[in-house]
Amino acid sequence: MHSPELSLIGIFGGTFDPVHYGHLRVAEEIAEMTGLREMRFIPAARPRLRRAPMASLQHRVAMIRLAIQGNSGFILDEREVQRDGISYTVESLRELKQELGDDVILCFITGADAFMKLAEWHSWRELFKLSHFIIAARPGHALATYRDALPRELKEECASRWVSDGNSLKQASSGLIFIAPTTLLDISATVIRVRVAARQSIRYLTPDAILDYIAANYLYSEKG
Ligand SMILES: Nc1ncnc2c1ncn2[C@@H]1O[C@H](COP(=O)(O)OP(=O)(O)OP(=O)(O)O)[C@@H](O)[C@H]1O
Ligand SMILES: O=C(O)c1ccc[n+]([C@@H]2O[C@H](COP(=O)([O-])O)[C@@H](O)[C@H]2O)c1
Repeated sequence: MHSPELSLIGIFGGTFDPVHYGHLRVAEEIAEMTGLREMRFIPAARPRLRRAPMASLQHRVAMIRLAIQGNSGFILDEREVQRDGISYTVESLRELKQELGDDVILCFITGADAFMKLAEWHSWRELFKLSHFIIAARPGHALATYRDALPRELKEECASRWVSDGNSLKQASSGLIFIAPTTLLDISATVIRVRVAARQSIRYLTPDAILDYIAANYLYSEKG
């Protein structure tokens, strides 16, 4: 019997307060490097382990929609918007696995900073039963020593999971970890919020459509 070709699906979770070129470029490079069928951006409604976002959920969602417009491989997935309560990644991955079936392999994307804290996530060991992880390079985290720098418990859990190239991700249905050597972009949502509040330029840190949206809606600054 013919077995259908397995597809890799990228899941890019984040607060996106606001979305910026750091996110978009990482998504593009990882999609190319690993041959993803699509990249789903999942904004966290109520993110854990951080302060509440500054922009409302509706604004954060609207900005993602603008940022990915015109890229048919980038998709906005609003499941955490529609769910009540804290946004747990494990719940989203359970749902996606159920909905998309066994012909797809989920790959959760995190920056090198976010993955460092994985052992603090809800039901974190279960995440490896549901998805692979793809870690994007981020300034401040040397990739050559990254594995060694992980907290002990996480390092032990990850020890047998590393793969050194994106093509290996189809060898298992979940549980592998690939460090993607993406271009280092020292852009963060924090810097964008701070610059807007100080009335400094954010041009070329995020798409023009986001720039205009932030200005039109007086986000991240005192009105007027
Ligand atoms: N410049 C970047 N390079 C690589 N990964 C990034 C970059 N910016 C964000 N990420 C990753 O994208 C995911 C979502 O990030 P998030 O929306 O919190 O953006 P952020 O810029 O880190 O925000 P903040 O400054 O508010 O903490 C996280 O896994 C984060 O590590
Ligand atoms: O499920 C958890 O416990 C959990 C804890 C911290 C972060 N996450 C997810 O990690 C992604 C990046 O989070 P953040 O805070 O860096 O924007 C986003 O999808 C969050 O929902 C998930």
